[in-house]
Amino acid sequence: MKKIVELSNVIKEYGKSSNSFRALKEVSFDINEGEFVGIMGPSGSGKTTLLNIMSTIDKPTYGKVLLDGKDLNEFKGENLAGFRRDNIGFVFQSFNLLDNMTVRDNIALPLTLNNVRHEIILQKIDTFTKLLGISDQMDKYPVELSGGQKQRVAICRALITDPKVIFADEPTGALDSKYSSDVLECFKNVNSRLGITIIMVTHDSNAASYCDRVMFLKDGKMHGRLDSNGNKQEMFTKVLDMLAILGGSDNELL
Ligand SMILES: Nc1ncnc2c1ncn2[C@@H]1O[C@H](COP(=O)(O)OP(=O)(O)OP(=O)(O)O)[C@@H](O)[C@H]1O
Repeated sequence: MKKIVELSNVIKEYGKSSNSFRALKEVSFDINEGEFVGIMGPSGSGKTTLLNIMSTIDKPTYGKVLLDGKDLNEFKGENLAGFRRDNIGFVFQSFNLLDNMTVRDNIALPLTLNNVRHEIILQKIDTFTKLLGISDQMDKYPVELSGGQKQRVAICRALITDPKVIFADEPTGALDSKYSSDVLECFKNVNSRLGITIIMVTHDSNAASYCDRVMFLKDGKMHGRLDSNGNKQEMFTKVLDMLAILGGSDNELL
């Protein structure tokens, strides 16, 4: 199995040395290509810090991160931006769609900015919007969509550049349970049909139950992992049990 993300001894310190705070403490793990991985843990445990470091948004203070075999420490400025554009898709809790653009133009944006040919953009939009069940929403504006539809548009926009990995930070955090499940089914589809690796930070045990593997952080350190056998209900129960051991119920972690 090919490794798509490799972290070794990653430490992240915020602030100046005399008054610094260590948010990640020697974190090491690998993620295989095609995995759907969840990251959970109490508030302040370092989940977003970890996601930002894996996704090139931030750099570790010490340690090494490889993405598709490339050492992220070696990319700077324009090269880093190019590497991010070519390899990584992002999905955020707040959707981050542009309100004055149609759904079609929102999805096309990463390719329009790259001067990709119009016919190619339309072809890709057609493929991905069909996969995500939003092909009839193309002429609408974000304000005319439900939260679940907005997040599906955001997933399409993340897919349009053919990323190797999609990083999602609390993608269901702003959705009620019905729309959350729709969005998670979409992620599952994208993962299983297109083979794209998905790495998702979540507080939601139901969201975590869709993952192949869930890794738990506490106080900046890895505190175990759970692997799914494909049974969502069993995974959900195992996740709840693990959260209880970590010192908080599902609700307390919100
Ligand atoms: N830019 C920063 N400067 C200083 N400290 C920071 C910064 N960003 C995060 N931290 C601290 O690092 C720790 C980890 O933060 P992080 O946002 O990664 O946690 P989290 O697990 O994602 O939390 P939550 O679930 O509440 O979003 C927290 O104690 C936080 O206060």
